[in-house]
Amino acid sequence: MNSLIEAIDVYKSFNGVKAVNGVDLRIRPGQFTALLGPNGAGKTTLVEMIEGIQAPDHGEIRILGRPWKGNEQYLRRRIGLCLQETRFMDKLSVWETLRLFASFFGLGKARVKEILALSGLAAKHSQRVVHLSGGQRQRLALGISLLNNPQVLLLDEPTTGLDPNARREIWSILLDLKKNTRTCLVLTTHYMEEAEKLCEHIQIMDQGRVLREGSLQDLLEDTQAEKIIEFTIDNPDHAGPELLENAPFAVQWDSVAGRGTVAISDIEHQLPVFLDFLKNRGLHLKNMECRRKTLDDLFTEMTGRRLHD
Ligand SMILES: Nc1ncnc2c1ncn2[C@@H]1O[C@H](COP(=O)(O)OP(=O)(O)OP(=O)(O)O)[C@@H](O)[C@H]1O
Repeated sequence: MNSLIEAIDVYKSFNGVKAVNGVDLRIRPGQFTALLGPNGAGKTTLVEMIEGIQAPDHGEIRILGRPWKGNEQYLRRRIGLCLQETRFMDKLSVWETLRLFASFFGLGKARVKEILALSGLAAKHSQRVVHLSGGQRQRLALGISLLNNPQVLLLDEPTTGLDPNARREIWSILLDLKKNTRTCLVLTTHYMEEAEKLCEHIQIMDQGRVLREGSLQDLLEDTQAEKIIEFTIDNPDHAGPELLENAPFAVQWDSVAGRGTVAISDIEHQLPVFLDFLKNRGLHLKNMECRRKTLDDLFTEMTGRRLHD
């Protein structure tokens, strides 16, 4: 079997809102894929159709080569889910919670111990779930989704709202999984860094469609510009729409933040031209930083909006 997950020309609308508007997705064993996009892009709706929670209006979903219809029990035993927020029974301890979920799959204490170790919760095994931190709760949810050694793992924004340390702990569990198993993963995220760290394949979504897809390298090399110059100016009130219209390169100017970015591919020759342009307009450069291009920049180029607005 080539693909563990196949979504073929899938559509889903809610009261006229086209949440998913003709999307294809194919994921091979061992492949980690990120669905990256802003709020309302359609990521959750797509993942819920893959999870079998929603049915597409049109198109086909196949998991492990089978449609959900008629294969519910077979597929539930082989996939792992971690939704945006997992509800636990607060009075149960971590150990009791894992034992409960393990019993659904007929698994015993040995697997629960493995999951405690893998999710870094061994020291917390007797703690009530209500007293766990946000990061620990999320690691417990991830541990539960891995109990049945799933062939397909689906994570909906697994690290939203977590602090950077807690986020890195989740990443470390997922990177170990990637190293040691053939589980394939689809995760939705707003965080470019998360997509970049974990996933070799990225689909950028907006308004129900896939705008671009490929490896991070493919996506960023797809456009000619290699570097992003971020700049602020001393007299930002002078930087009106003409900065965008007549600049020698594509300038994105954020008048609220008083900050601009420009993408250039040949620093040696193009940077002096840009600096001359600012000077000729009477704009005084205050600060300037050169950095590599990110998926956020690519998204802005494609849509005129930022991923995090
Ligand atoms: N059950 C529903 N009823 C009505 N509209 C819905 C429903 N689910 C999703 N939508 C709409 O479909 C669009 C896509 O939503 P979806 O939650 O899939 O986006 P998302 O990319 O996951 O966003 P977020 O990152 O905020 O979770 C949005 O306009 C949303 O309001």
